[in-house]
Amino acid sequence: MPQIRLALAQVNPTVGALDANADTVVRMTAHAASQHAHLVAFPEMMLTGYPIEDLALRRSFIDESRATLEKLATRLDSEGLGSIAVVVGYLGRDDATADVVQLGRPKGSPQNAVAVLYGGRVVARQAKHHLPNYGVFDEFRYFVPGDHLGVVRLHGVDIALAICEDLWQDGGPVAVAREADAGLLLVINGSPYERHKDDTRLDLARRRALDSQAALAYVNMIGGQDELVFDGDSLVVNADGDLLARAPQFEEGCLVVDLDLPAASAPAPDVWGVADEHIAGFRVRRTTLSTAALPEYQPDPGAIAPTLTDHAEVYAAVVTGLRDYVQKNGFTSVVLGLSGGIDSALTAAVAVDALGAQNVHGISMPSVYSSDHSKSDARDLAERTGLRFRVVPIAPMVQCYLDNLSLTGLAEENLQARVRGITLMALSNQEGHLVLAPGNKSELAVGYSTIYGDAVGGYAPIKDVPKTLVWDLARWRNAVAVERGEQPPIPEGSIEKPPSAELRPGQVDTDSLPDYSLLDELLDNYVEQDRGSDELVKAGFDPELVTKVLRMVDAAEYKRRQYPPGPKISRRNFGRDRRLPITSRWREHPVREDPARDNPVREDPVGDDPAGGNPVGGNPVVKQPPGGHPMSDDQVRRDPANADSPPNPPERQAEEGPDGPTAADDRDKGTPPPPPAS
Ligand SMILES: Nc1ncnc2c1ncn2[C@@H]1O[C@H](COP(=O)(O)OP(=O)(O)OC[C@H]2O[C@@H]([n+]3cccc(C(=O)O)c3)[C@H](O)[C@@H]2O)[C@@H](O)[C@H]1O
Ligand SMILES: Nc1ncnc2c1ncn2[C@@H]1O[C@H](COP(=O)(O)OP(=O)(O)OP(=O)(O)O)[C@@H](O)[C@H]1O
Ligand SMILES: NC(=O)CC[C@H](N)C(=O)O
Repeated sequence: MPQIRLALAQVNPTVGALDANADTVVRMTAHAASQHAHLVAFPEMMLTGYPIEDLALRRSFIDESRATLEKLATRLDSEGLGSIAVVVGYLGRDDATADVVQLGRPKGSPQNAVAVLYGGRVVARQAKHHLPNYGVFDEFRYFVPGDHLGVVRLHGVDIALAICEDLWQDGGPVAVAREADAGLLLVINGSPYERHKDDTRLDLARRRALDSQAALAYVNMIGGQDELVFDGDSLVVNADGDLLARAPQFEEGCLVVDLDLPAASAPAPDVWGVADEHIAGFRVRRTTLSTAALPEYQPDPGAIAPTLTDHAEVYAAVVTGLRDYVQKNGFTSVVLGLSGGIDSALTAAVAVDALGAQNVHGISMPSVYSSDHSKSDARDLAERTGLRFRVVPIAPMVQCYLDNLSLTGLAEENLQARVRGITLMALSNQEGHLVLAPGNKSELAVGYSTIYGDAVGGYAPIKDVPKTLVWDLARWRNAVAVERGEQPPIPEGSIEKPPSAELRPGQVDTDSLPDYSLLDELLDNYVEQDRGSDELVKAGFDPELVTKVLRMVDAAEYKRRQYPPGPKISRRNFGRDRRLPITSRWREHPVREDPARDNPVREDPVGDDPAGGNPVGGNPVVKQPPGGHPMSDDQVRRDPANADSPPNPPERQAEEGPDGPTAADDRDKGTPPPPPAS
C-alpha cells in the first residue's frame, strides 16, 4: 500500500494576526518538510484565528484572509516548500453562490473554509458544511454552509477533507467519504477544551473512521482566545479505529505519522485537474495533485502521548487561558489581591506558572477585620512562589470614605472590597499590570462577591472552577511540587481554613451559603444541567435550599454579566455557554402571590413602597426573612435613603501586626476611632 507521511501542526494562532499566523504556517511547514512529511495540516481558521466572532462580517477582513491565503501559497513555493501539500483553514467567501441570496445573507457571505496549497497554488477549497450553533458557537450568525466534499489525490491516495463540526454531525461531507473511496479523512478543528472532551473526541474519531472505512486524522489548535481554551489533542486512527498517534494536550508541536493507505481507485481527473460528481445527492469535487505512489520507505511509527489526568488538564487549561490572554493582549504582568484565602492563592499559583513569578504582583490589603492568618498566609504564599509582594493597608482609605459618607452594614462591608478594587485598578493604571479577579464558579453562581469590589479585573482565571474543585486543584498543584522535589506553592493554612470574606468580624461563607460540596452539587444540577426546581426536589435536594439557591443564582445574573472573562473548563460556562436574560420574571422557584414582590432584588420592600423601595433595582433593604434576599439571611441592611431603617454598625476589632495599621495607629494619625461594637 502507498505510504504517506502526515504532519499535524498543533499550533496556536492569534485572532486577527493574519501575517503572524501565516508565518507560523511557513515555519511549521518547513519543520514538517525537514521530517520528510508529504502533507501538513493546520487547524480550522488557522489564518484568522478562531473564533473570530463579528470580524467574520467585515468585508475587509474576509478580503485580507483570502489575500493572505494566496500570498501564502506563493511564499511556500518560493521558500522551497511547494512540494509538500499544506492544508489550512481560513475565512473565505461564498463566491459560488455570489448572486444567490442564501439563508437571507447577501452575496459573497463569509465561509469557514479549508484550502489545499501545493506547487505555489491554492489547488482546492471547501467550506464547512455543518455550522455549530449551540453552546459557545454561533456559526449560523456568520457563515453560509459549504455544499461539497473535497477529495484530493496526493501520491496516489485519495484524501477527503472536513472541518470540525462536519465530524460531529451525521450527514454532509463525512457521510459520503466512504462512497467517495477516500483512504484518509483529514479533519481540521477549532475544538475548545472542556472537561472529559478528549474521551469524546477519540470515540468520535474511531466511530467515523469505521463508518468511512478510512483512516482519520484530526488536527486541533492550542491556546487561549478570550473565554475559550484549545487543548490540541490532535490524533490519528486507522480505518479499524485503532489509535496510531496522539499529540500531548496544550503543547505546540507537529505530530508526524506514517500511514499505509489504500491506492486510490476511483475515476479522477488528470494531474492539476478538477472534476465534480454527485454521490448520494452530495457533490464531491476531486482534485488530482499526483497519481504515482511514493517509493517505499521505512515507516516511522507515530507516538501516542498519554492524556492528562482530570486535574492536570483543568490546571493546564487555566494556565494556558491566562497566559494567552495576557500575552495576546499585550500585557506582561498581572496584579491581584492576596487575602490568604484559597481562591487568591490558587489564582496566584496559576499566574506564577503561566507568567513567571517576576511578572505576578500580589498585594495584601489588610483592613480592620483582617485576621492575622490572612496576612501571614498571603506572605507565606509570596515567599513560596517568589511572586512580587507588597502590603497596602486599606484601613485609612476605608476610614476616609466613612468620614465622608455615612455608610453602615452591607454598604460598609462592601466598601472594603471596593477600596481593594480601586487600589488594584490604580496599580494597574500606574504600573501596567492586568488585574486578576479571583472569583470561582460557585461564588459567581450565587453572586457572592462585591460588584466593583473584588469582582473588578481584566481576566478571571478560575471563574469556571467550582469551589470544591478549587481545593482539589490546590492540593493537586502542591502534590505535583512535592513529586518534583519543589516547595508546594500554596500554604496549607489557605487550603484548610474555612472560607471567609472577612468583611465583618467572624464572617464565614457558610453564614450565607450552604456547605460548598452541597452547593456545588446543586449548582451542577441547576446551572450545567438546567434542571428545574421540581426536578431538583425530586432528585432529593431540600426544597428550601433549592428555593434559596435558585433565587440567588437568578438574582446574580447582572453581576455575572459584568464579571471579567475567564477560561471555560466546564460543559457550560457562564458567558458564551449559558446566556440568560438579566431582566426576567421567570422563576424556577415558587412565585409569590404579588409578582411585583417576587423579583429577588426587590422582594423585601421598604415601608409601603410596592416597588421595593429601591426603584433602580439596587440593594434590597432591611429585614431579610429566611430564604430572603440573596446572601442576606444573616444580615440586616439599612437603606441609606431611609432614615428610619436602623443602622447596623459592624463590630470592629483592633488589629495588630506589621502589615496593617491598628486601631491605635488610626488614632495616632488623627483619624477618628472606629465606631464602638454594637
Ligand atoms: N438587576 C440589577 N442590575 C444591575 N445592578 C444591580 C441589580 N441588582 C442590584 N444591582 C446593584 O448591585 C448592588 C448590590 O451588589 P453588591 O454591591 O455586590 O452587594 P451584595 O450582592 O448585596 O453583597 C455582596 C455579598 O457578597 C459577599 N462577598 C463580598 C466580597 C467578597 C466575598 C467573597 O467571599 O468572595 C463575598 C458579601 O459578604 C455580601 O454578602 C446594588 O446596590 C445595585 O447597585
Ligand atoms: N486582606 C486582603 N488583602 C488583599 N486582597 C484581599 C483581601 N481580602 C480580600 N481580598 C481580595 O478579594 C478577593 C475576595 O476575597 P474574600 O476573602 O472576600 O473571599 P474568597 O472568595 O474566599 O477569596 P479567597 O479565598 O481568596 O480569600 C480575594 O480573593 C482577594 O483577591
Ligand atoms: N469549531 C467547531 O466546529 C467545533 C464544534 C465541535 N462540536 C467541537 O466542539 O469540537
